[in-house]
Amino acid sequence: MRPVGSKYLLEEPLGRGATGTVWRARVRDEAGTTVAVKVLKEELAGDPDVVMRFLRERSVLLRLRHPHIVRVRDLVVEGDLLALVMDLIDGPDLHRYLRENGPFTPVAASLLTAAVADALAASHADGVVHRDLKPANVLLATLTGEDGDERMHPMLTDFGIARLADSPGLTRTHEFVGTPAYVAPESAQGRPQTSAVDVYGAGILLYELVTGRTPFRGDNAIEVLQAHLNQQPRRPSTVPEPLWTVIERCLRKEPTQRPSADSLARALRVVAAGVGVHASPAAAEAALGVAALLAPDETPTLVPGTGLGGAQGAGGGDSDADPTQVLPHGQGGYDSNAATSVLPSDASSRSEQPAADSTRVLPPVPGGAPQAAQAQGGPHPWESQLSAARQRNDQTEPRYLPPEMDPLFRRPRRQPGQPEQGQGQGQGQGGQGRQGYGYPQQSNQQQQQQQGGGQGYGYPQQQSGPPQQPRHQQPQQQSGPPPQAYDPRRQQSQPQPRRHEPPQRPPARAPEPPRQHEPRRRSANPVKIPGLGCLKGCLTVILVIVVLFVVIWYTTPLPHWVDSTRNLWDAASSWAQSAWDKISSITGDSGGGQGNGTSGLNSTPDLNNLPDLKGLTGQNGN
Ligand SMILES: Nc1ncnc2c1ncn2[C@@H]1O[C@H](COP(=O)(O)OP(=O)(O)OP(=O)(O)O)[C@@H](O)[C@H]1O
Repeated sequence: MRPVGSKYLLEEPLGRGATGTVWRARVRDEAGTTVAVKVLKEELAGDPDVVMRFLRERSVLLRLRHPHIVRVRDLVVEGDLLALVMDLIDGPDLHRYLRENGPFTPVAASLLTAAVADALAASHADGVVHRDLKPANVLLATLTGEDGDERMHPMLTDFGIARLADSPGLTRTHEFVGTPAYVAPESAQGRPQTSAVDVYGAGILLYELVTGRTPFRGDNAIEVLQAHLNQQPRRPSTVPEPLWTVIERCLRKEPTQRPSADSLARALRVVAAGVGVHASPAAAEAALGVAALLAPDETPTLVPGTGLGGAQGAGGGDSDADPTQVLPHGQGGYDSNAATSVLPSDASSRSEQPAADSTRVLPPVPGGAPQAAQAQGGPHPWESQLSAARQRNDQTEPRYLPPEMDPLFRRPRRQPGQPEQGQGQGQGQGGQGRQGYGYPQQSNQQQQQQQGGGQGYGYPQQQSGPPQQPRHQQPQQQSGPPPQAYDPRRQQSQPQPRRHEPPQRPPARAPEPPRQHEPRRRSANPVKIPGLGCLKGCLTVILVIVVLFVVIWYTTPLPHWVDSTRNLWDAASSWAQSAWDKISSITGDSGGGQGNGTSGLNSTPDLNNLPDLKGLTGQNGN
């Protein structure tokens, strides 16, 4: 386990994205609360602009509270380490969920996107634009309803990260901030950005939820961005007309023609109520008139630093900038759904990244629990996904951390042209919805049946099927009231997503053999307490000197030398004394011969020699 700040201990990596690695961590308090900590990449943490923005946005990020937003609890700035501490969501991200389970029904997709739009509306009202909306940034938490049923609860995460990553210091190097498949035309062109970029992202996400793919694709980033700029999206035959009306409006090239997040959420609930096979004629009629609900945003929130009037955009270019100026350099083998690009791309780093999966950090969960065949009447697919989460949790233990995975390990700065470390892989576990967002796409007939319920997006029943295949499922008949507009008070009274308390233990699984771990390697000063290095150094030097002295004293004849030196000194001083006495006596004699008997070097008369002096004086007097 690794400390982050004085309050957190990193336990195990949960996933790795372009901006950093997310860890399961523990708060060092009595309760030992579990949290998620996103440790930002060294390249970001080492950028003064990012650090400044990190500190400046601290209060905004901490303030953002909404039932569909993953709460940021703390921001840690320690030395050159930046980390966001968030609530831990024990569930998969939507990207992974979609990949493993296939598309959603139109009703489920509408309601799920409506919840995301609620979160966007709240953040826009608070002046925060997400800028990187995509399925990988929607986590699916678990809520248990009053009836005991578990339901998916989408939660939007990574608020502010795109803005943090959008540093002039980084974008100078022709980097691209955003995820090509979800990026709005104005962002791609480096034009001013507003909250409408999030609505565009929500449109792409909605399209992907119902079809399983994004509307604008290409072989490389440039092609994808050009498609955003030039292509008109086409309505797939499986998308009901009212839903298409919403999608098409969200994907308008002109930002001012897109609806506000707030009206998008309302419109989607009307669509969800009206496109199911059990929809009342009135609800179906209302859905057909949904265009009237899609009111544009009168006061869009401006993304700071992309001011209207030709200010710099995400890529740091001006409004006329060629979109290629903000594109990665990587060519070929490109995945438009890949993780947010914030670092210069190069062929080697791209090639090390697994294609088409921004969430791959760890190998797939052993056993492929989420997609394992689920016989009718067997465990709910969600249980399997939760058991995968548990399995991952069980494997959590302190262990040797290779330097490349250690956020506290200081790597030498990357030199220009030197390839970056390869990206890891991500993982997540299953999740469920607020009112039970639908599961994978059914056959058309089944889908139509499922759409019929007023709530029509409940859990489908389990189906068996091969892993990785979209599973077909029987529709769940719903007879409840139509979906209601989001009511924050109602939401707040709902139980919070449960964490780490899956409903049941999974069926017994084979115990894993104990693993051998390499001994843990510690750095001299892992916590990096300022000044500790210097103090330690001084103490070490003193200790070494003392030990050396003791050794020399007892193993060499030094003590004798010191004794004899002392004797030598005594002898020398007594010799000097006697010499001095002799000199004194000699100079005393000659001084008396000069007449007054008190002159010479020593003015004290020698009383012992007084008779001689008298005699001498008498002779001289004669
Ligand atoms: N709060 C959280 N609780 C639990 N797991 C999380 C949390 N935040 C992220 N994760 C997991 O960590 C993975 C990586 O998250 P991260 O935000 O870095 O990925 P990303 O969105 O693909 O990256 P980026 O936005 O940088 O492209 C996610 O896919 C998710 O599985």
